[in-house]
Amino acid sequence: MAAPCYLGWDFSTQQLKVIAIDEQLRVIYEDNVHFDKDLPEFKTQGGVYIHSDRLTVTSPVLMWVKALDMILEKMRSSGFNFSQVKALSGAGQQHGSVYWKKGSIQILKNASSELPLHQSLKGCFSVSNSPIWMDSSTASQCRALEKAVGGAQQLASVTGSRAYERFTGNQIAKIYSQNPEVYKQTERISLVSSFAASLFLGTYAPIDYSDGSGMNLLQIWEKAWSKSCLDACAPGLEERLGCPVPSHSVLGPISPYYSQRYGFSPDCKIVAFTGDNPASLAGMRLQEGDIAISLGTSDTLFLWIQEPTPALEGHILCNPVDSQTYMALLCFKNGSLMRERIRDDCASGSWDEFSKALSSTVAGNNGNLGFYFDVMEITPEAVGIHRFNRDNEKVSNFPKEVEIRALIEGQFMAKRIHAEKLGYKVLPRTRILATGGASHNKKILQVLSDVFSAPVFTIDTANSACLGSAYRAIHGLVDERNVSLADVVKLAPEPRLAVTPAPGAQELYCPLLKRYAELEQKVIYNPVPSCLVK
Ligand SMILES: Nc1ncnc2c1ncn2[C@@H]1O[C@H](COP(=O)(O)OP(=O)(O)O)[C@@H](O)[C@H]1O
Ligand SMILES: O=C(CO)[C@@H](O)[C@H](O)COP(=O)(O)O
Repeated sequence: MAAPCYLGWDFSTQQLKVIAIDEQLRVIYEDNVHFDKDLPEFKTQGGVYIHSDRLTVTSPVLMWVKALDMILEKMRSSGFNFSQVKALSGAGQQHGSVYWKKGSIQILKNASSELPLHQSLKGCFSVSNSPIWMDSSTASQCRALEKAVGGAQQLASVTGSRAYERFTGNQIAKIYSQNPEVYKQTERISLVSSFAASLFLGTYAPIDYSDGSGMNLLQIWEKAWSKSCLDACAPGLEERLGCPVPSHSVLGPISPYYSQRYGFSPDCKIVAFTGDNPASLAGMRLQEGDIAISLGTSDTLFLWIQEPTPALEGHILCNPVDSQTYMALLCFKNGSLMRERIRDDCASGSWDEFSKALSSTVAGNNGNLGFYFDVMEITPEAVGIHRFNRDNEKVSNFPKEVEIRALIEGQFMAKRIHAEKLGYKVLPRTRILATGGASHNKKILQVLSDVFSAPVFTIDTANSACLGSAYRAIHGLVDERNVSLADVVKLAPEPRLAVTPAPGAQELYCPLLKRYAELEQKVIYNPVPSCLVK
């Protein structure tokens, strides 16, 4: 009999990725489908459509299904033995939502194994372009939700976050208010994560507590939907969402579709899918005191936290691997796509040239600082490019190399400042665990290490959400025997030291961080209050 293995999936913004691990937790297979390149018929840019209002951002739901068909075919052609898979789990970009049309559950259950799944499911979605995390078109729904529950802080105290435009409750409220007919035709609303789990399960998969915490709808302490939040967003929402479940739940066996079409064992178990950041927390085996920084399409920073205090900035999510604790998360929208834009403008589109510019400029950039927000930032709420010289004077451009260093230093100073606002302290034992596409770049990691005055570690794969999902698949099978994820991953290789701070970094960045925080106040988005508009 073939040796057992476990699959971890990640339905992220730009790609669908998969990792297989064996019982020794070694990665034995890794693959991906890149939406723009491999599925050009959907005409996405960076996996998304940015609509003409520049606020609405969606992705075609059928693209995600077609990507799954494609990656499974790739695995089959490479000789992957699906019958070895004992369990699988996965992750999805957070907050995005999928709207299943009435009657779709039957189509999902009875999909013919003769056809690729996207052909069977093409009529199943009442909203063909799913709102995703980059969307910021729901400001009015956010204000209405906060008002309905007694204010922003009250909403944060209940759900872990004040109202954020990308959070799913506000997205659902927008769909309901703009198109009540479409909402009426919808029998189920999934997150990207629970949607992906549904594809494997052959029926609607529940939302897990951790990804469910990114909706402004879940009471993070009681781990149940908040009636007042549901009612403020749309009628009949509870039945459309289903009951949330613990993130380690075994949802059932894989749908017969996969056994018949690809040769999966009918006993292969599906463990609840979760958000990509929660899955990364599992993949990076965060310890208390560590800080994780993911440099993917979005940049995120997250911590394992015992006793959270939800505030007006940042998010508290239920912890995906330990039901007693939480994770704190900060999200920065101008991550890799912003870096790519500056790479294209200042380094001829080459990461090598970009890295050389970081090497040829000095830490601290001679006092030049910059804020780079091509799109409205989440942390802090600000937009535009703002450059300041060493005398805090606004300047309209920097030489190319200075621009590159100002971007990277600025991105990491913002992370440190906002993490410290959350109460995080850099201590002598602090480890930064870096992941995501840009964590391949040592020069970028050096700046990260210098700005935080802490060593940066990486794991063998930058796809920590996939790896964490594979670990969670194993954990799901043994959790009822009270085995913790930490026990499950004991054998996995430890994160490896990638870079350490340069001598003097602490002294250099201390005053710069203070200046950056002060200048940030000047660039924060300040809409003119409507009462002052003549
Ligand atoms: N050498 C590199 N230096 C900096 N950034 C890189 C490098 N290689 C890849 N990236 C960035 O990684 C990003 C993709 O990261 P990834 O974590 O896979 O994103 P996601 O999971 O959101 O799809 C790309 O958009 C690219 O900008
Ligand atoms: O909105 C958030 C977190 O709150 C994003 O981090 C999304 O979860 C997208 O993830 P990536 O595709 O960038 O990994």
